[in-house]
Amino acid sequence: MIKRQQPLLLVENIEKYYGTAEAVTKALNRVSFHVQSGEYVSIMGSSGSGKTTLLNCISTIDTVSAGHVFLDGKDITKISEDEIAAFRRDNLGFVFQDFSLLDTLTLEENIALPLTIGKMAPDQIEARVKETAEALGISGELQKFPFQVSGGQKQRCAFARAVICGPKLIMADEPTGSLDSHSAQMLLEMMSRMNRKNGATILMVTHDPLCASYAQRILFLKDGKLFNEIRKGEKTRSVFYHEILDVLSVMGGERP
Ligand SMILES: Nc1ncnc2c1ncn2[C@@H]1O[C@H](COP(=O)(O)OP(=O)(O)OP(=O)(O)O)[C@@H](O)[C@H]1O
Repeated sequence: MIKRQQPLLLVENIEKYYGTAEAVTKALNRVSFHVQSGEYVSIMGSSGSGKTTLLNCISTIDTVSAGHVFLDGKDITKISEDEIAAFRRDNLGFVFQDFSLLDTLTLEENIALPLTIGKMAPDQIEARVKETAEALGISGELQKFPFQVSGGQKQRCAFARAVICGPKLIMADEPTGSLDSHSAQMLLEMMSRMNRKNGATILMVTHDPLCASYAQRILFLKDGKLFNEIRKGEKTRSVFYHEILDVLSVMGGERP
């Protein structure tokens, strides 16, 4: 008998309501899907469709109104307040549109932060930061502060910090939203490489079809519900990109 691999992430019928009984917003309405270890999945949908709410519920930043989210078999909707910080640190890597770097630390110190907090030995930290920075093409910028580097370099630094502990799941919310097209492309290529070569599992929210075309699978949200799902398979990125545009036009969503 073939043993099925347990998904790394299992989202089961989650619901999220905001507001009161008189004026309730159903931000997520019975959303279910799973992500296998090593997958690169993008979540798309128009503004207000529930993308960020979904990411926040999976990352324990927000709580669900109903349903369950399992990461590596652990029901994270049941994690106590006391455990949440350690859970996030040990399992998740975050990349946000606004980079979220600490301005008073150099890029090297920003990248090293999760390891410093985890009390790794300084020589090991140095070696790990060097290796990660090299993979992301920012070795030459390590002694600079965030205000001294470009937006693309800041975001690659943020990505380096997100992956340095080898998290089970990397969550990116509009990671290219503040970048010019060249910097966006560089970041996306590096994320793809991390996925292919290092087996990083990535869940990326975006409303940009070009950005989404780098993923292997796309989940489309509409009005808080899963509307459709497409896979890249053996298609070229260009063919996949046009397929994404077709789904968006059927959904009546945003066009680039
Ligand atoms: N804290 C909140 N209180 C009340 N309603 C909220 C809150 N956060 C989100 N919502 C509502 O939930 C719905 C989903 O919002 P969400 O931010 O998840 O959408 P999104 O797809 O990420 O949108 P965008 O692309 O514009 O960021 C929207 O109708 C939004 O107005």
